[in-house]
Amino acid sequence: MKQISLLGATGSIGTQTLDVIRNHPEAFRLAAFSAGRNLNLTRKIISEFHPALVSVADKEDCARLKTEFGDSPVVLYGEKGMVETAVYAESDILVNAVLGSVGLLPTLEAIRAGKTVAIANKETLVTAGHLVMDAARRAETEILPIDSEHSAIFQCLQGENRDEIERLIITASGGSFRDYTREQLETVTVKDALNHPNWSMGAKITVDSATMMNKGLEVIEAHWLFGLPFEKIDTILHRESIIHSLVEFRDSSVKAQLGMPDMRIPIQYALGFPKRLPLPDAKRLDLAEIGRLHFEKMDEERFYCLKLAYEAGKAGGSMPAVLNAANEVAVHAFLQEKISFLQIDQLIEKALARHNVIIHPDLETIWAVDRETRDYVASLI
Ligand SMILES: NC(=O)C1=CN([C@@H]2O[C@H](COP(=O)(O)OP(=O)(O)OC[C@H]3O[C@@H](n4cnc5c(N)ncnc54)[C@H](OP(=O)(O)O)[C@@H]3O)[C@@H](O)[C@H]2O)C=CC1
Ligand SMILES: CC(=O)[C@@H](O)[C@H](O)COP(=O)(O)O
Ligand SMILES: [Mn+2]
Repeated sequence: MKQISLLGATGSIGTQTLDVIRNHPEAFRLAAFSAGRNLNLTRKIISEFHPALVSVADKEDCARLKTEFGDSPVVLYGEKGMVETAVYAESDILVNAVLGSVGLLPTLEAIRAGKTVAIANKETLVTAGHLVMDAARRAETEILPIDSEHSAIFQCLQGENRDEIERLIITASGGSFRDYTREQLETVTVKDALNHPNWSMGAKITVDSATMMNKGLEVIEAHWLFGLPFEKIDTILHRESIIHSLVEFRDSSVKAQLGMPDMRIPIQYALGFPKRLPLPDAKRLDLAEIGRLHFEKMDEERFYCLKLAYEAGKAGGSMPAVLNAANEVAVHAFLQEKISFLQIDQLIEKALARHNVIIHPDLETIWAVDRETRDYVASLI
């Protein structure tokens, strides 16, 4: 039985992780979880899964839950509560499904406490992948990818030697506006952006998918998870999201992982690893029914955020933390209808242009850069 701590239990990945736990009571138990501000769903999760520890974003919500539930579970709040959830003594695995760079500190603390980390929270790896991977090496803990492309690559690499990889090929659906010109993007709305063709996900990542920043973040995520230079990480437009990514080896052989777009598959693979557990109600892949799969070269001028992400990744040091913080603030402002869709990449480009890269930034420096970037982009908005 694996005991699980889950950050971001009330979100898209969080609720699908709960589905996986619910379907396999013989294999998994929810020991502790964190939520943000969705108190009703938090109450339901407590009542169904009876965890020992829960954390919410706000002090007032914490007090409310304590009044309602008494001594069990223990209820905490804020950053400290998330860290306590991540390092909860009974837990074997941390599932990090929280949104944004707030996931960084709990991830580092969980690694230091010797937990295996199953990670969906790509902003953490983009902000400080060097610190996360270094901590994992020191503590000799595993970082297991949940992001569908990285799970695909991880699955392709089982039984392979990483020195024999020629390149990674990360697939991109193209998001909500894949057939729009830059001119057409001038007038798109939040509602349009949230209409992803293949995946049902949280609002922020759905907008990232439409700007192609999601793929940019995933390129940096892959750089850290698989230890490859950016020159060996390619992207390709693949409309159907059936091939989740590919690995080319030095003998020119290519392996791919395929499946219907269902995030429970990579979540369950990470939680069950190295075992593959059954997923009986998953829709099975029927290639004859699908008929054709499509591929197109990625246009970096059209999908400008991808270009910015490669540049930030190659610059290294503190630059990806700037990319991520600027993107988080800009996407939030777009979702609140304070800026237009095309202003997202303009704001990120400005934040990157004014930053002098700091090499080998420690955690304190990363937080200073993150805060400073957020303040700068907010001042422009
Ligand atoms: N959704 C998907 O299919 C995929 C997502 N990912 C990645 O997984 C992560 C989560 O995405 P997704 O599930 O879509 O996001 P959602 O917006 O659906 O969920 C985010 C979760 O984080 C919580 N949260 C948000 N901000 C804070 C905060 N400041 N403090 C504490 N908790 C907070 C939310 O709480 P509440 O709602 O209670 O306020 C919620 O539980 C992202 O990094 C995303 O890029 C990767 C691959 C696929
Ligand atoms: C499900 C998942 O992993 C998302 O990150 C997905 O990749 C989004 O789709 P695109 O970014 O390819 O549109
Ligand atoms: Mn992905």
